[in-house]
Amino acid sequence: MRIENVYAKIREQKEKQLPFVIYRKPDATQLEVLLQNNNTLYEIEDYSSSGFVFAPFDTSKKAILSPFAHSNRFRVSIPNKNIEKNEEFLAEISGLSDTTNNQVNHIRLVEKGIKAIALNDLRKVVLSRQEKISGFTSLDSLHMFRKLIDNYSKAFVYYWYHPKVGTWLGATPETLLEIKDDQFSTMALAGTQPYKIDNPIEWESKELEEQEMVTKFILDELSQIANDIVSSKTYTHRAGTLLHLRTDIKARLVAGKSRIENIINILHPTPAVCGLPKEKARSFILQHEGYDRKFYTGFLGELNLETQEQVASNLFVNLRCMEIVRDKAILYVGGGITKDSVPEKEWRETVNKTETMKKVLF
Ligand SMILES: C=C(O[C@@H]1C=C(C(=O)O)C=C[C@H]1O)C(=O)O
Repeated sequence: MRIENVYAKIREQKEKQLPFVIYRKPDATQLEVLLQNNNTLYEIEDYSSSGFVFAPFDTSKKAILSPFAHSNRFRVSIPNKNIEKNEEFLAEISGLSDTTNNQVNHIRLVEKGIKAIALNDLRKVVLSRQEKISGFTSLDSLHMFRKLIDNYSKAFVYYWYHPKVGTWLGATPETLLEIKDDQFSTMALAGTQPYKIDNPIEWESKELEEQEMVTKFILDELSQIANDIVSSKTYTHRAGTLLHLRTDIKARLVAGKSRIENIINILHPTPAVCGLPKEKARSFILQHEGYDRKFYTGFLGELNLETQEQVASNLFVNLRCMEIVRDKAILYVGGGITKDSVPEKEWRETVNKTETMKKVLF
């Protein structure tokens, strides 16, 4: 099937208000398509189900599943030039966001976080905000998805729709987990700086410490449920116009002990998107952020995909994402706060993170 026919099918599915997800894995050259053949909202009861999962940040809320058994699933190669230069551009540009208000509120929130870290045994808390951009005369999610594919080859890029939930798009640099039979891998990704060509990369101790906290947390927690745990050296990972610190972690799962449900409970939410200690950070976020993260910093991807050779799961953390509500784009961004955070710099970091999505919006 030609890619243009696939895109036509997606438009048809949306017109019929039927759920779907299209995605491209990091470095892959194929587009994966899942068209659900009814409009039921399936919620996950336990993680033994098989389908595409879309889970919120708040673990007290249910994750959504598009079951493979109720979907038409196929793959198509993405041509090198996914969007023709002369193709009509469908998003009319006049979007505006309320930056001043956002800045004051976010800086205030970060100051609260720094204070809580100084006064309690909270060590790290990831604080985030929404940025609403309205005033578009039209927004074409499929066109934006195609631009995401062209711009972010190393990200997990997706476009997810459910008529009873909404429309989300993203290009995330972070893997939550990859499981192939008993082989497990994940990453500790944290610390951020802008990418500048020709600038030598140097990391400050705030970022190094913040990322190490994430690595240590994952290694400690994994040691209780998996064997043969190995981690890579920490290195710089480029995500569009940003750089992060990354450590890759691999392990062997043990029958009985390492059910995927246990692993998800351990890993989600990681200190890369929540904080440490986990429960304290989570309640600080729910109490002080002042908005609902919904699916931002949740996770998404293939759950228990059975092929002839193996059973595999590929889940990603939902970062660098946005929700489309009619003619409005709602961007979600955040960053890790520690005792060494400088509120102005943390604000700037979230502004830089919005660029990933703004690049395809404007
Ligand atoms: C929370 C976000 O990103 C996370 C936080 C990072 C940080 O604090 O430096 C870096 C990468 C992600 O783990 C986001 O992109 O919104």
